[in-house]
Amino acid sequence: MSDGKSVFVKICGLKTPHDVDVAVEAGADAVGFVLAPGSPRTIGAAGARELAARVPDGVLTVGVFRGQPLEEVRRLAEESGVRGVQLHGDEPAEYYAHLRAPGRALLRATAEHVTRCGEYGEDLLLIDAPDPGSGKPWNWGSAQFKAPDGRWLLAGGLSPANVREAVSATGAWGVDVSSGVERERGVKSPELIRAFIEAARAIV
Ligand SMILES: O=C(O)c1ccccc1NCC(=O)[C@H](O)[C@H](O)COP(=O)(O)O
Repeated sequence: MSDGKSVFVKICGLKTPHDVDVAVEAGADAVGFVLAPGSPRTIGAAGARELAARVPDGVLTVGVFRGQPLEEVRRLAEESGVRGVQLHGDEPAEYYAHLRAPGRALLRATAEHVTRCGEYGEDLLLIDAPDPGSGKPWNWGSAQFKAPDGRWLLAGGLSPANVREAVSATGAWGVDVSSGVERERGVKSPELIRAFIEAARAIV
C-alpha cells in the first residue's frame, strides 16, 4: 500500500472533459488516456492533449500504449503532452530506456507475476489481467500469487465493490481501473468513478 495515507488510484480510459474533472475532483492520483489503437476508449493525441491540459500538476496524466512501434509511442506521448507512458505489450526493456525523458514516468503493465519492481527500468509496475481493459479479474486472491516487493499497481476487473478486498489480499501499493467505473463498455460513469475513489480512500 502507498506509504503515507492511502492507496494510489489511477482511473484509466477517460475520454471526456467531464469524466476527467470528476476523477480529479474525487481525488484520483493519476488519469489514463488510451493511445493504443482498436479500443472503444482510444482517443487521439489531440484529444488526450485537451484532456491532459485540464489536469492539475499533482495528478499524473498517463498515455496507454500496446504493441506500438517505439517511434509512434514517443511521438504520441510528446504530441499529447502526457507525463506518464504505460506500455501494455511485450515491449522489451530497451523501450523503457529509449522512452526515458526528464519528468516522464514510465509504467510497465504485465500479466506475469513479476517478483521485483523496476526490472525493465520502469517507475511503476502494473500487474494486470492478460486482456487489459476487459474488466476481467485474474486470480489475485489465490495463494499462488506472490506480490512483488516495492510499489506496484493492481489492475484487472476492479470495481467499487471489490477494491478493498483486492488491496487487502495483495497488499498492492495502488490500483488502476477502467471497466469497473463504466456504465457500458467505453462509457464512464461519474458515480462509479466517485464510488471507486471513495472505496479506495477508505482502505487503511
Ligand atoms: O482500456 C483499453 O481498452 C486498453 C487497450 C489497450 C491497452 C490497455 C488498455 N487498458 C488498460 C487499462 O485500462 C488498465 O490499465 C487496466 O487494464 C484496467 O482494466 P479493467 O480491467 O478494465 O479495469
